[in-house]
Amino acid sequence: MREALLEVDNVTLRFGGVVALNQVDFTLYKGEILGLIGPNGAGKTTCFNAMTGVYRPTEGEIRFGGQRISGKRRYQITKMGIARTFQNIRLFPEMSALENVMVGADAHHRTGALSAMLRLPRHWKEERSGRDRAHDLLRFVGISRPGEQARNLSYGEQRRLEIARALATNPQLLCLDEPAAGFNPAEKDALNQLIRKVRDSGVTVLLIEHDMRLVMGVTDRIVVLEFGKKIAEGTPAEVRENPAVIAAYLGVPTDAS
Ligand SMILES: Nc1ncnc2c1ncn2[C@@H]1O[C@H](COP(=O)(O)OP(=O)(O)OP(=O)(O)O)[C@@H](O)[C@H]1O
Repeated sequence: MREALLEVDNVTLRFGGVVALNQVDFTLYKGEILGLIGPNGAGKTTCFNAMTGVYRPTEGEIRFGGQRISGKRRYQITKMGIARTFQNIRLFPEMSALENVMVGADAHHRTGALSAMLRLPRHWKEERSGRDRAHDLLRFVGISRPGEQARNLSYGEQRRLEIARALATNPQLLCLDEPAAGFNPAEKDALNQLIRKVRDSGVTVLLIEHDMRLVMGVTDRIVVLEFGKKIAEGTPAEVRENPAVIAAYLGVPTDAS
């Protein structure tokens, strides 16, 4: 039996007159890589934002590990075990790669600002283990210069650094929003490997991506949105053959963003 990790249950989300999500239903199972695709404006990012606490659904609810998350605050959702990256890079450019990852880990530290200021032993212990873990994560994503300022890393490294930072919160679910945007074919292949590695390390992955080769090559299942509605769901092979999906993409270059 597959175990449900995240359930999007009949979610509708309206912005004034715009129905960005229209009764969307799908389940993400533990250990899978699920693709969320659809033409521009289909509602993918809105769906991500609803899952990560940026927006509250107008109707329906989202559950994570059986617990309702709709309406929870973003930091509470991070603590529950959902991490994400963004379409546009959001690093601290002046900070080192290592520090950027340690900032992500801070979301999980037990000790607060007070114990940091008082330099309590537990703070130092957490600081040291956070640093070790950040080094491990940088190695995991393939960044070999931990002390380099984020702004001096290559574009591909910056994108991988964002993934390391998201993983630093020890998520059960990692949501990636167009991680391959601007990548060349070699970088896309490396990303494919990294996404698999993330999954193999025990983290479930939700992927929004316009690059069809990557989506078809790395996901176990795909959910397709169009104009805020789910129009298809299945394995990459099923989705590729689905007439509604073909119609939705007709005339739209598959790598358009
Ligand atoms: N904050 C907002 N206020 C008003 N309308 C919004 C808002 N965010 C999104 N929308 C609208 O909701 C619809 C879905 O947008 P969304 O960004 O979720 O699509 P998407 O599938 O992620 O598109 P893309 O592939 O271009 O990123 C669009 O019509 C968009 O204009």
